[in-house]
Amino acid sequence: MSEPFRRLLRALPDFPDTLPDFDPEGAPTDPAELFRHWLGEALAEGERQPHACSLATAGGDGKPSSRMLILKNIDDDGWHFATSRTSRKGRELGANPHAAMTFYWPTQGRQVRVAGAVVELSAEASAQDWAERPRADGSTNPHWQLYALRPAEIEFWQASHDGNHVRHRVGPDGSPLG
Ligand SMILES: Cc1cc2nc3c(=O)[nH]c(=O)nc-3n(C[C@H](O)[C@H](O)[C@H](O)COP(=O)(O)O)c2cc1C
Repeated sequence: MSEPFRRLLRALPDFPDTLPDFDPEGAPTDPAELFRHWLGEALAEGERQPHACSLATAGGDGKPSSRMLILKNIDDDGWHFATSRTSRKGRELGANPHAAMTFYWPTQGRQVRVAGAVVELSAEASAQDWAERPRADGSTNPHWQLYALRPAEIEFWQASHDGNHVRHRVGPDGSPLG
């Protein structure tokens, strides 16, 4: 039963025939600026939700969990996302305020990973996020929380057909982490 499925998976297409070049030497030093540039290029290529990412958390027991989320902003506070404090991720962040985000843009063979500590933003900012969500109905939600992930590391990854995939891993100020 599993063999046809295994074959199906192995036969699925790889990256698209044409991939962009990425030279970290010529890239903006500020990782937020480089991210905005890549997101703009993903949008231009027709990527439907380039602001969607996987968010991984782990509670006090160290067991990881992940799910998709929407990136809401990037500013001096960090990389914003919002959810209910009563959700599994909300409870895990309460116990262990660290998280990792992964973005993947298949049309360009690009991945961005961001990891660091997470802080809660203000009640006002959280209420505004709730009010501005799609299909907002005028309700309020006292559990809704806007968070900011403050990156300790950001990795930009560009697939290449010659197998020499480019990894550009930097700290929040853009300094290379090797
Ligand atoms: C593309 C996409 C975007 C999503 N964006 C959010 C979001 O911004 N906030 C949120 O709480 N859940 C969002 N969800 C739902 C979460 O993936 C998840 O199912 C939910 O938040 C419960 O997760 P938890 O039980 O691990 O806390 C999104 C799901 C998808 C597929």
